[in-house]
Amino acid sequence: MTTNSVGTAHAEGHGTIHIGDNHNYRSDWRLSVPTAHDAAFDPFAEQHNARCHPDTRTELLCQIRECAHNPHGEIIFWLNGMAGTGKSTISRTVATMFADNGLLGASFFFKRGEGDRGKAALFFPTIASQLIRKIPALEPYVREAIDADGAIATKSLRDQLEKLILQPLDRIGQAMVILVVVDALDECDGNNDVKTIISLLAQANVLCPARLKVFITSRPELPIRLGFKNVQGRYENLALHQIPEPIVERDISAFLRYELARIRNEYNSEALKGLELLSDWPGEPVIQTLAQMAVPLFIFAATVCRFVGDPVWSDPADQLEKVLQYQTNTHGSELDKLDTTYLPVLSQLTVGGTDLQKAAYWLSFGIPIILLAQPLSVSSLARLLNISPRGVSRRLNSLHSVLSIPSKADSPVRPFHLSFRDFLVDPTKRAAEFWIDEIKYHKTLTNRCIQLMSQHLRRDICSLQMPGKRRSEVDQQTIDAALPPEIQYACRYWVYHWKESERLIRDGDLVDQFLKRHLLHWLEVMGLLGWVSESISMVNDLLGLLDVQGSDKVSAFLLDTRRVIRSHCSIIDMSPLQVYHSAIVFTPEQSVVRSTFQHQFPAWLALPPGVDLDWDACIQTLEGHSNWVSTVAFSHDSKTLASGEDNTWITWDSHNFLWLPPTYRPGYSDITASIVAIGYPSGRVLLLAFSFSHDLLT
Ligand SMILES: Nc1ncnc2c1ncn2[C@@H]1O[C@H](COP(=O)(O)OP(=O)(O)OP(=O)(O)O)[C@@H](O)[C@H]1O
Repeated sequence: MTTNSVGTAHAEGHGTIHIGDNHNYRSDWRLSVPTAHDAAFDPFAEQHNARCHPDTRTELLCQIRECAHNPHGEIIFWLNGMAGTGKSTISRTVATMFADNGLLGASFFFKRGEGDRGKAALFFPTIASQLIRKIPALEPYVREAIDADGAIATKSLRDQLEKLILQPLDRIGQAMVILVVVDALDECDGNNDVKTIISLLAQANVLCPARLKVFITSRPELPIRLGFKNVQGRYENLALHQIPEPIVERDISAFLRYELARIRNEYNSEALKGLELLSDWPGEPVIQTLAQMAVPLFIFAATVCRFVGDPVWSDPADQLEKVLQYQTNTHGSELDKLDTTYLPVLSQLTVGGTDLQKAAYWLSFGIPIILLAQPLSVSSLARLLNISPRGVSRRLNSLHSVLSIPSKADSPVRPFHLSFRDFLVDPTKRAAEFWIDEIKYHKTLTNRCIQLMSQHLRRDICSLQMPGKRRSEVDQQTIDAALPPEIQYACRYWVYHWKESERLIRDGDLVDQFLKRHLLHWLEVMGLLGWVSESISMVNDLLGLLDVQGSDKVSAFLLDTRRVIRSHCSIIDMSPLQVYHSAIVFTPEQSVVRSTFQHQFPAWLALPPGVDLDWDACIQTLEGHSNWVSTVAFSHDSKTLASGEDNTWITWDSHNFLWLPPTYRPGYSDITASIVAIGYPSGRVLLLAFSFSHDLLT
C-alpha cells in the first residue's frame, strides 16, 4: 500500500500548468494543474544564492556528473549531510551545471514553512510543468492526462508521477539523459509522503525506460533513511560526513581565503591611508584556524565572512578577533559549532547594554522572523507586530550576517540558514543567553494574528457585491488590495501559531470570541484565497486543542463549523460570498453556526427554505479515484481508510475532501464503530456516521 498524499487542488497561491503558456497565473483549477510557486531552480532568481566556490567540491561534482551519465547506474543519487554542510549549495551548482549543458529537466527545492514548497502535494505537477518547458514534445501527452482527469493534482503521488511524467516520457521515447534535482527532501512535511516519493522514484525506470536521473539531497533524518532502506540497492549515495576531513578542510580554506581577500580589498579601497589592512590579511595561519573551527560546516565559514565583512561594524580585523575568541569550541559537537557560528553575531548586538536591554533589543522583532510559518516583508512584519517599519528596518541593520534582508521594504526577510533557528530554539540550551522560548513568542504571534483579523475582516471584503461572483472572476489585484500579505498570513497561520503556543481552548477565550464574531468573514477570505480545504484541517487542529474542562460550548461550535465547511466547501471555494447565503441558509436548523449567524441571512430572503432539523448521516465524500472503487477498509485505529481500485490509502486529511451529491449506486463498504464507508463505481468513497461520535470524528 502506498500513502496517498493528495493535496488540495485549489490553485490560488500556486502556479498552474498551462499548456502552451510559460507563465504561472491563477485560473480555474478544474482545467489545469496547480504547481508550487518558486520551487524550481531558476538561474535568474538564484543568481545571488551561493554556488560551490570553483576550488571546492571538485571530486564530488565529478562523481555526480559521472553517475548521471552512466546508463547502467541507478536512477537516484542521494547526497546526505548534516545542517549547514553545503548540500543546497551543491544542488544549486549541479542544477546550474546541467542547465548549462541543456540537461536539467526539472528541479524542486523544498523549503519548510514556505507554502507548497514544504509539501509533497504539488511536487510531481511542478516537475511535470518544468519538463514540458524543457521538452515541448511532452505537451500533448500531459495535456491528455489533464483532460482525462482535471483533478489529477488531487490524486495519489503514484498517479501523478505515472500520468504526468513517466507515461508522457515513455510515449515520446526520451533517449537523452534528463536530470531532476530535488533539494532538501527533509524539509518536505509528511513522513509517509517522503517515503512514497523515494520509493516511487526508485522504481521509475521500471515504468519508463527514459534516461531519467534524480539527484536528491537531504539531512540524514529518520523518515528519509527509512525510505531509502525500503529501496535498498536501488540508489547510489554519499554522505558528506564520509568525505575525509582534510578534503573538507581544504575546501573550506579555499572559500575563506577567497572571501576574506575580497573583504580586505573592498575595505582597503575606501580606507584612509595608513589604516589599510595588511596585504596578506588575515594570513594563512588564521585561515587554517578558521577552517578547523568550521569543519564540516560550510555555514560557519559563510556566516563568519558575512559577519567580518558587514559594513555596519566597520573594522574587519576587530570582527575577526571576536570570532577567534570562540576557537576553544573547535573540537566540540555539532551544537558547539553552531554556538561558534552564531554567538559572535548575537553577542555583538548586545555590547554595552544591561541584560534586560540586550534581550529586549534582539527579542522585539528578530524572533518573529525566525518563527513565522512563511517569510514576510519588513512592512508586513511591522504591521503584523504593530511596530514602526522604520524601527524594524533600523534594527535589522545589525543582523545582516544571519538574515537575508532585501533592499525593498516589501520583499520578504528570511534567515540565511535554517541552522540559525535550530541554534536559537535548541531545547538543550534553555539556560543559554540567547535561547528562545518559542511557546511564548508563538503566543504573541497568535494574539497579533487574531487582533489583526478582528480589526480588518468584514463581510464582502473585496466589495464583490454579487453573491454568485466566482472566485475565478476576481482579479489578483483586487484580492491583494483588500487583503495585504500580513492579513493573508494571519488568516492562514493563526491556528498554526496557536497550536505551537501549546494553549488549550476554552469557552469564552480568544478563539471562541473570534470565531463567534468572524467565522464567516474568515471563511470568505479562505474562499477568496483558495484555501477553504485548509480551513478544515485548521478546525481539526483546534478541536485537538480543546480543554477537557470548560470547553463544551466552543467544542460544539467547532464541530458544527467543521460540518458546515465540509458540506459547503465547494460552493465557498467557487463563490466565496456564498458563505453568507447558501452555506448558512441550507445548514440544518439546529446548527449552532446557523443560529449564531442568523442575523447575517440575506436581507431579501423573506422566507428561508425549509431545511432538516439536524445534520444527516453523510459526513463527507472523499474523492481521489479515477476508477471503480472496488474495496474499502478502515485501519485498526479507525483513523485511516484504505480504498482501492489501486489500494491507495485515503487518510482523514481534509485536503482530500470534496463534497459531491451521493447519487451513485453503492459498490463496496466497510464499517468501523458507527461510521460506514461506501465505495462507488464513480470512484468516490462516502463516509456515513450513524450516531454522532466526537471521538470518531476527531
Ligand atoms: N562549496 C561551497 N562554496 C562556497 N560556499 C558554500 C559552499 N557550500 C556551502 N557554502 C556556504 O554555506 C552556506 C550553507 O550551506 P547550505 O545551505 O548549502 O547547507 P545545507 O547542507 O543545505 O544546510 P541545511 O541542511 O541546513 O539546509 C551556504 O549558504 C553558502 O554560503
